[in-house]
Amino acid sequence: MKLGELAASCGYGVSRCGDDTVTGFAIDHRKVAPGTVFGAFQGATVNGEDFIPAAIAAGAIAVVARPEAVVEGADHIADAEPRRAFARLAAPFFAPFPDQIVAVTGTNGKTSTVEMTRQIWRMAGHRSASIGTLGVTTADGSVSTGLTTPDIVTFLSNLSGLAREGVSHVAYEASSHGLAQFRNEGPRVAAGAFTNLSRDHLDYHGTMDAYFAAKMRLFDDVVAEQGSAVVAIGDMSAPDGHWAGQAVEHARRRGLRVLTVGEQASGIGLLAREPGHLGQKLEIAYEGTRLTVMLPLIGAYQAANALVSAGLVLATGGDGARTFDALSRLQPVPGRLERAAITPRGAPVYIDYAHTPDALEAAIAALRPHTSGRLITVFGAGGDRDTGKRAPMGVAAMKGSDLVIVTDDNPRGEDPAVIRAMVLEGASGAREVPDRREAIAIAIAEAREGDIVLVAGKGHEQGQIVGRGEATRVLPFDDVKVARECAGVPMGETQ
Ligand SMILES: CC(=O)N[C@H]1[C@@H](OP(=O)(O)OP(=O)(O)OC[C@H]2O[C@@H](n3ccc(=O)[nH]c3=O)[C@H](O)[C@@H]2O)O[C@H](CO)[C@@H](O)[C@@H]1O[C@H](C)C(=O)N[C@@H](C)C(=O)N[C@H](CCC(=O)O)C(=O)O
Ligand SMILES: Nc1ncnc2c1ncn2[C@@H]1O[C@H](COP(=O)(O)OP(=O)(O)OP(=O)(O)O)[C@@H](O)[C@H]1O
Ligand SMILES: N[C@H](CCC[C@H](N)C(=O)O)C(=O)O
Ligand SMILES: [Mg+2]
Repeated sequence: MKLGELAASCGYGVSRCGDDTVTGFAIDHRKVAPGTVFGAFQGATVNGEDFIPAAIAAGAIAVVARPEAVVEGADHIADAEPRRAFARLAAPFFAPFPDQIVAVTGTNGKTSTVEMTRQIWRMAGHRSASIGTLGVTTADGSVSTGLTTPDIVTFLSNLSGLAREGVSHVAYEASSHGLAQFRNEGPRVAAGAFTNLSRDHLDYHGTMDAYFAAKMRLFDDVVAEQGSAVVAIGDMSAPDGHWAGQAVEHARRRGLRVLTVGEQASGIGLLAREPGHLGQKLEIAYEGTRLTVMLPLIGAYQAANALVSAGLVLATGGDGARTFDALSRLQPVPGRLERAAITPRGAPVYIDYAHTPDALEAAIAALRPHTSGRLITVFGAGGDRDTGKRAPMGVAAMKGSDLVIVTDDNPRGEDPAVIRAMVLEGASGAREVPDRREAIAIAIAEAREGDIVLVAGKGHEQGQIVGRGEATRVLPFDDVKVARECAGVPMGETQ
């Protein structure tokens, strides 16, 4: 593909390297090879424009950057929003993509929803994949990308690779960082979903309104014209309930077909929910019909996510009866209310990825009906992330648990003692056990029959991130494995 033709197809002119063949796209100058189009973006830590000369020296033929950036020796594709321009240019280079692509945003529930969507499609006979926190997941397993929403080059090349492998249906997680940074523009997105909004990432977005606005780029810009929006409508009187209504307004303003889902929804209505031992019975209303689904997953939050997934499948042409039937065969999502072990005294130990106040509340609420004794919660908060969520996480844990142990999550570049102190501000009366393995061991030793242990915050993660920048180390750590070891479950044995 010639640079001139590619640029012209997106409405840009080039004067210097128009006849050169584009060989690739890069946003990191260290990945530039001869024939590359380099995206020079102002970032949170450095200014990518500083690397323009080095990128050109390495063979970049064009640089996508702000009009005021200095580009000498290559074509300057100037745009006030260079990340968006870069995505538009890169998409035709990486095409073709899978036929059906859907995206999920929201503070909590993205990973669960894309994973369940992938499973439902698969049960309908489609070759499907999901992209998100768990990596790129297909029926053959997951490959990690390191971020929830990978960078635009990784994202587009992953989609292109999936299409080459014959994958026709993809559900991806659109994080607020990803949306704000145009990390997932380009391919046609047939439907988008909004799960919920509650406190997180205010270190990056500043205010809840700005955080919500970043998420709403999904409905405002990313979902294709004539596309669909699936919106989870939970308890509208809850403190965060009004965001769902606003999400519906965004979708309607854009002319998207709106499907609301949940207790107060008219699209897929959740009429009743009855927790059972290892799952729950859902009474659902859809297109005038009442159906019963036996969902093999516990917790109101998993029911909410399952219905959003069903909504996305229906919005992209899925058959109603088949889609709802598939819900009864969903496999658990790794690290989301995953039962890792049963202690020698008979108390189950659950691992969950709750790392926000709202998620902790949801995970605790999910386990409550299954506890005849005490709920023992072990958790911490991540470093170099929104500090304002730490005390509210402490409050949420204390409100719903009988015993709380505050420990370390991923300290990253921060002093873990300072992080724990901030959590403990909202959790007076909690025990403090810095070492995560020791904290899990203490909780498990403490648990009696009828109790439940919840280990929250790291879910599926396989390591503990310590340090920042060049000094970053990832120490092997898996909550599921540690819980099993502490509970004395022999390796390889299931409980
Ligand atoms: C704050 C944030 O979102 N940072 C991400 C972002 O960085 P940035 O654009 O600000 O980049 P920067 O490091 O300042 O560099 C600016 C530009 O210079 C380029 N550069 C930089 C150095 C160099 O030597 N040469 C070079 O060309 C960079 O490639 C970049 O284009 O883009 C980078 C490339 O894609 C990401 O690696 C980086 O993720 C950092 C590591 C991170 O921790 N991100 C987290 C907060 C994140 O994105 N989380 C979300 C949300 C999770 C959730 O769901 O809750 C996620 O989607 O994972
Ligand atoms: N619909 C929901 N409502 C409230 N809490 C939820 C919901 N779905 C998930 N959670 C909580 O959030 C945790 C993370 O879930 P999940 O990984 O699906 O979310 P995510 O949006 O992908 O998170 P991340 O932002 O880290 O990618 C779960 O372990 C659970 O505690
Ligand atoms: N996607 C989330 C994951 C948080 C997981 C938690 N274990 C932590 O490290 O804070 C983030 O990057 O904020
Ligand atoms: Mg996720």
